[in-house]
Amino acid sequence: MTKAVLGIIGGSGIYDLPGLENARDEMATSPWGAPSAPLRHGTIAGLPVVFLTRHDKGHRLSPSDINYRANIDVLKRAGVTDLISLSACGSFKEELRPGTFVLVDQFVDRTFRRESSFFGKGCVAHVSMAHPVSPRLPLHLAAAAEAEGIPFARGGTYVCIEGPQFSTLAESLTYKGQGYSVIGMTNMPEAKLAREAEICYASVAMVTDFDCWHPDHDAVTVSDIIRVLSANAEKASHLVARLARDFPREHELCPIGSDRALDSALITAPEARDGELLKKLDAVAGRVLRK
Ligand SMILES: CSC[C@H]1O[C@H](OP(=O)(O)O)[C@H](O)[C@@H]1O
Ligand SMILES: Nc1ncnc2[nH]cnc12
Repeated sequence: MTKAVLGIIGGSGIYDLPGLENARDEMATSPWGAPSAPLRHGTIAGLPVVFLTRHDKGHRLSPSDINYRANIDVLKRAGVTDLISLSACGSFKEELRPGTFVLVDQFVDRTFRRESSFFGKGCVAHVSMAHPVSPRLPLHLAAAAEAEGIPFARGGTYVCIEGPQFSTLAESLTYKGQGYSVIGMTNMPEAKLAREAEICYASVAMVTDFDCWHPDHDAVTVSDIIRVLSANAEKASHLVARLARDFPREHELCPIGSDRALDSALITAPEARDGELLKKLDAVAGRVLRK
């Protein structure tokens, strides 16, 4: 049995986690570089919770400048078993209005200038991303949203663009035409790296705008988004409090094996492995490398 440790990554507008008890900050270090911010450790109703603000206080980091590998690595070192992303997003569907929390279950990765794997030369691994979200987490999130009276939608596809610019009208119409639900700039490669680190991952995509495809809404601006963000952040803190209160204290084995993703992913022969890379992989892949 493994004790559950809930990780929360706060996105735009979420720079702290109100309700975290016995909170203390730790400037965690990683062989992958500097994480976005200190980790904030605490408890909610007795459950250990670790919070990381993705863009740092003051929104210092743009989506392309976030060190996603360091963030996931320090959360793994902190013992996080289950990780929830709280993210602002634009919507491609009339019914997913600003204020709606979309419990996305698929991602499309359109980023192109980010490190997207812990593995590489000297230790190659291929994990499955067919089902990027660990299915138990959205069930817990849905129950918490229902209990808190937060409007939410089950399932949806989040397309992750490089940014920092918002999309052109042609891009926005293309994504909408593809049937995607929401758009953001941060959930990839975060979800891929969480999978490589065997951390169960889910994302709450909190709608702030209709991007630029909607005939009745102007092209999105940061000031429009900020107006919706603070209400979303307030609801997100209630969601997390309820989620943590009702969260299982023992980590539930993931039915699709997200927490054992490396069992059949490593392909580099032991004699061909690079010692320096193996050292950096001590937290992420220690479970399988120490075998
Ligand atoms: C301030 S709007 C654009 C910004 O917000 C989202 O970030 P996050 O996912 O961290 O909430 C989006 O991905 C962009 O980075
Ligand atoms: N329309 C949008 N496009 C990309 N990222 C976003 N974050 C919030 N709204 C967004």
